[in-house]
Amino acid sequence: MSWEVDAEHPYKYGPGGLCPIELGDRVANRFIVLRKLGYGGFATVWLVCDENRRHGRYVALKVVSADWSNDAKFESTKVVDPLRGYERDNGSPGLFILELERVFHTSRNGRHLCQVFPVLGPALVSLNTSDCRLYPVFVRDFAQQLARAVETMHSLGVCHGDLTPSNIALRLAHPLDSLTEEQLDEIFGPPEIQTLEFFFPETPSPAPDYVVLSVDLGRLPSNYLTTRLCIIDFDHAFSSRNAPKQLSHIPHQYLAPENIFTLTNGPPADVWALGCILYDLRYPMPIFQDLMGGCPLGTALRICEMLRNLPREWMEFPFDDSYPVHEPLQQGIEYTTLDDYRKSDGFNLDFEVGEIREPQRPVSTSETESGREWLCLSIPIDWDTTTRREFKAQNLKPIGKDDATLFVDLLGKIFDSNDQRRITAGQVLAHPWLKEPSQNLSNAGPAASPV
Ligand SMILES: Nc1ncnc2c1ncn2[C@@H]1O[C@H](COP(=O)(O)OP(=O)(O)OP(=O)(O)O)[C@@H](O)[C@H]1O
Repeated sequence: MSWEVDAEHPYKYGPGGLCPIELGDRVANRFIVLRKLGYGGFATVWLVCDENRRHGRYVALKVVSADWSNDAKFESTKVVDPLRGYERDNGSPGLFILELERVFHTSRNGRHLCQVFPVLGPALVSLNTSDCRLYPVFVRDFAQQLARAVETMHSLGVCHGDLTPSNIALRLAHPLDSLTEEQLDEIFGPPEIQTLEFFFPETPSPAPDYVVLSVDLGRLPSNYLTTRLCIIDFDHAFSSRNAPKQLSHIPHQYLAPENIFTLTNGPPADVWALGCILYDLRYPMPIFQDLMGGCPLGTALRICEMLRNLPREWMEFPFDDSYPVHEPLQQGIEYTTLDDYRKSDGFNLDFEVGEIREPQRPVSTSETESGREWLCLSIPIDWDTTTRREFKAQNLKPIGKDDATLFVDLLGKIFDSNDQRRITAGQVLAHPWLKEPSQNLSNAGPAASPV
């Protein structure tokens, strides 16, 4: 059965899978579930009211799939100790959001790790989409903050391993604790749900009766939001000295080529993902989004079409079922290679960057506007499905020539297929495109001043 709802796939519920949670439930005898904040491949994240008020009235509770809750990765938080130390020694700048506490909750699907986090603002993924475009006034500042955060993380010997726009969020100017639940309802509107009766006719079902759609944190009044970014979700982080040799967990569009072809992980792969995110901040579709429905082969093909000159052994590397084969080849299986698929359809970085169109920020801002109005322009989109990457949108200005030239230069240095030659996060930070004086954010809106 197809699933087009922006929520976790129902089949993630089952023995060992996600924890069935409904609005109003009490989790771990303590947390009352108010709203959904998000979901990922391994967890659902909820806005909950903590009856113990240990970290304030409202916190974010990440409830992990039962099978993953026993995984050694989740059991150890040692890898991120250097980040915890950095936060502690620098007056909690809030660059890296680490769990405040962990508890366990048992459901009919198993025993779930529940991680407590402070509530944050919207994730970057929701700010630059096909129908809402981030004002460029924020883009370079976000890019600088991100490059600095990644440089700091790498200097502390930690690799994130899953850097995507879903794992970068805006921080809140102040906690939501002074808001009543009724006020939260007014801000977010009625909860949106999707019933699951067709998926789970059996009783008792391993799933809740319905899945909940995530609230749009951009609906918070703009004075709750800051333009300060933080990195979240260190579940796949590892020490640079002990990088795992395996296909990364990162969504396929963000896979670095050396990971696909040699299973190499490390700081350069984070920098590759950083480059993808910088492009995501300016265009509503990932630069290496493939047309094969999201698979390593599709990403490799896009990389190959865009960058050319991949090493010959990569062009001949065997894929089975769209995944790279790193084990000995077996007889009787027909493997495919990039050489089999490759067609020269003229994509390159110049072309892709030339497609960028950005909205102009209105001069005046009202006190009552939502965070989303403050940060992004909503645009009516008329998709031209024949050319896939072409948008017909009003009020958007093409990227300037000098901007494009510098941006292509930066992306070219990040998207070097040779990970040893690829620039570091520190070099990204020093690149002229990021060095350009950032526009004066103090004029950008009510919440932009440091808190
Ligand atoms: N503290 C928070 N405050 C507000 N929203 C949050 C918070 N933590 C997570 N979210 C939202 O929930 C989403 C999923 O969270 P997270 O990335 O931690 O889950 P995951 O299952 O580990 O995902 P992944 O598939 O990346 O491993 C985030 O993209 C974000 O939108």
